[in-house]
Amino acid sequence: MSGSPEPSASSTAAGLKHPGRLKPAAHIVLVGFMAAGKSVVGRELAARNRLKFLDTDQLVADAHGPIPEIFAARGECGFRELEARGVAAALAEKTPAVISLGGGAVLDTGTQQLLRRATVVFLDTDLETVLPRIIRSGHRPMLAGDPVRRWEELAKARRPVYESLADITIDTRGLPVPVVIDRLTTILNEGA
Ligand SMILES: Nc1ncnc2c1ncn2[C@@H]1O[C@H](COP(=O)(O)OP(=O)(O)O)[C@@H](O)[C@H]1O
Ligand SMILES: O=C(O)C1=C[C@@H](OP(=O)(O)O)[C@@H](O)[C@H](O)C1
Ligand SMILES: [Mg+2]
Repeated sequence: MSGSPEPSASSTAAGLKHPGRLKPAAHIVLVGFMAAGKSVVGRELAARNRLKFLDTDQLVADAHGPIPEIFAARGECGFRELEARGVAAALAEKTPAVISLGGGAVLDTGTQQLLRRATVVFLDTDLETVLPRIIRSGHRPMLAGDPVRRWEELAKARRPVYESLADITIDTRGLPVPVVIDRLTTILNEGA
């Protein structure tokens, strides 16, 4: 009698073969500094592989309004509470998804625990790379005042957290978005 076929590695998620040395069928979660490319890379990686895409900033904004307005009305602490709930909801998705977090989401200890079950990808970068991006965008309240100094301060404090959570790190400096995705796809498929 033939039972159900063993699921093949490639059946875990269209196109992406999750290697056993990582976490089979886990969510792929992008973390890293502001303007590193978590949102654009996540969206495109998901589209290429026909996976669901969730951006936790978008989840929070959909439920509570624009992020700058949340910061203005509730302060950073208020935003972090909403963000932690958004992250938990995204990670509770039943089917494997690509999930882009906001840069500060990993500071929440509950989120850190939940991320143990995910494949965490740290998109590394530096100030020189993100400088034009943070100068031209005015929608990040954490960079209010002196965006360059703030980015550097936050990056210094957060780097150890990203590094400690990461299963995969991609140095994105000098890489166009499609190349970042190619590199990540290769690493995810390694050994599958
Ligand atoms: N590797 C890259 N090369 C060039 N531009 C990029 C790259 N990654 C992101 N960007 C651009 O930088 C800006 C911020 O990207 P975004 O995905 O919103 O960053 P994050 O979500 O990490 O804050 C966007 O305009 C995006 O198109
Ligand atoms: O790093 C941070 O503290 C923040 C990063 C933002 O997301 P991106 O990293 O996608 O810009 C957004 O969550 C909010 O403005 C706070
Ligand atoms: Mg983003």
